[in-house]
Amino acid sequence: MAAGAQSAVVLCGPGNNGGDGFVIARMLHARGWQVAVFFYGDAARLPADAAEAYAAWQAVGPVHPLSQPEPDETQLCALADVVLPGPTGPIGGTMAAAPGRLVLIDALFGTGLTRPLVGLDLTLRLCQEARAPAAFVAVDVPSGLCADAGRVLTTPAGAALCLPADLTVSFHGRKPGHLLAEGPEICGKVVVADIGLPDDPAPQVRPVDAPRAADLDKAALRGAHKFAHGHAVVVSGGVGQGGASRLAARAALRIGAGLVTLACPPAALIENAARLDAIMLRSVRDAEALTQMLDDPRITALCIGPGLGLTRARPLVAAVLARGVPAVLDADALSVWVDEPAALFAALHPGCVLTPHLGEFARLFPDLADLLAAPASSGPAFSKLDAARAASRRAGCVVLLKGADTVIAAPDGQARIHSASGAQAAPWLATAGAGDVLAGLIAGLLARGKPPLEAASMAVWLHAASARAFGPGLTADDLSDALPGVLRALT
Ligand SMILES: NC(=O)C1=CN([C@@H]2O[C@H](COP(=O)(O)OP(=O)(O)OC[C@H]3O[C@@H](n4cnc5c(N)ncnc54)[C@H](O)[C@@H]3O)[C@@H](O)[C@H]2O)[C@@H](O)CC1
Ligand SMILES: Nc1ncnc2c1ncn2[C@@H]1O[C@H](COP(=O)(O)OP(=O)(O)O)[C@@H](O)[C@H]1O
Repeated sequence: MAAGAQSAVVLCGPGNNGGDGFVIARMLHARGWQVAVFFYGDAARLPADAAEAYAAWQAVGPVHPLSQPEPDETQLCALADVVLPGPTGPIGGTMAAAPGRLVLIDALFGTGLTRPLVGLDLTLRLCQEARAPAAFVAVDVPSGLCADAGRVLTTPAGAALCLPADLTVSFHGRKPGHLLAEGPEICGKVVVADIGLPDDPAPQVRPVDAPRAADLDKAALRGAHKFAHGHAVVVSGGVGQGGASRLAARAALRIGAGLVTLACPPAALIENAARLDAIMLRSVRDAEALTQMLDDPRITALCIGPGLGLTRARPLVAAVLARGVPAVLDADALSVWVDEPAALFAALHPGCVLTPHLGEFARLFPDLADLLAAPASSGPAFSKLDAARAASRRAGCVVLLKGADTVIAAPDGQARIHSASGAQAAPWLATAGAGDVLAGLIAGLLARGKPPLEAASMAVWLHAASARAFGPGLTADDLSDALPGVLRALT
């Protein structure tokens, strides 16, 4: 923030988030800012650190009370005096002379939000009316938003109060709520401040990072034969249904699998042959024939589901899983188990990656989908991260739950979050077939020997980066063509 005289209104809450607000007020005041501090809480019940910060601010300036559970009219008038434009009273008058726009600092609630905001409707509405000339900065997380789930907590009547921010300054690291659900939109730009806490060398949950070029470079296996880079098999559907599996197969080859074979029913052979060159084709009549085909030790990964159709899916999925090599299960390979998800879970093994979107997820994990769909009434709210982790434990393999926010979870609790928001936004991915390409990318990386969690994380990042590289007008076919440029730009 620019040095020199400017004005800020700091809303402090009853916990340590409020404590941070008092410290911020003192620091801005020390830099010559005009600062008005409002406190929603009971000073006698502040935690120790926050009480200390409160006392230190009191030595500098007044604290304007906002009583709990609902500020009264006089208190709201005092707030209106400083946040609303126009004629000003005693507090606002002293601030009106400050140049620059008003900065409104939201230090009401952070990670300790346990229930929806009630009684603060008018307070927040007043603040929001100041929006045009004001900048909103949230401390750690905008008040009303659950820092774990990225969901606004709602009252039983369905009221959801929150103070969206232009800038959220968080501490030490991003919280899941900055990345999930409504979080990215409500937090605005997120900046993480280092507060000197030691880094956890192996955090269980973290954002998906860009893959390193060295981890994807085929030259790492110097002079290697194509089989050294793995052989992926994509199991395809019948006549007229092959587009999805061709998209997946092409992506698997582009990401560097040494060979990719599409296994399709005899009747679909001609259709696929007319559409494929670098990808090999095998005619596979049924599950028995697939089992025979897979009896080749050089096959290192499988992908089944895109365009598979439901009629012959169960025995084919069973044949894929019985082979025991790493496998991606997507689309119909998931949906076909809607009546009997336990039968699928019993057959899965740790080398598998399930890639459901929310609809497919609900077919396999209806109880978790219900929890996710229920209103978030208390904090920490049930999140997409919780859902994916619980699903992964139940399935005994990696579960990748898709969306603009994608969560990848492993049975041991490890999880990665990819948020396609802000500079990473990839809205063009909301196009038919994008998921098939993702399944193929994961299969290609599994074929190359990447472990499931890593393969899925890398694929999600590369998928979104390819969409951004191509931009508007993207169709799923374009993703594989945009991938080489993305790979070249990796460091
Ligand atoms: N390592 C850390 O944990 C650090 C935490 N810090 C700050 O501390 C915050 C967490 O502090 P706290 O745990 O005290 O939590 P908060 O300050 O977020 O709020 C907790 C208080 O609010 C009350 N409360 C919760 N929901 C309410 C609602 N809807 N209406 C009214 N009252 C409600 C709780 O009963 C409790 O008294 C972080 O977000 C961050 O701002 C920072 O000081 C940096 C270090
Ligand atoms: N708005 C969006 N922003 C970023 N990624 C998105 C968005 N919408 C969808 N995606 C991604 O696009 C893919 C769509 O997959 P899916 O729902 O299976 O569609 P399809 O079955 O048509 O391929 C997923 O990887 C998902 O995460």
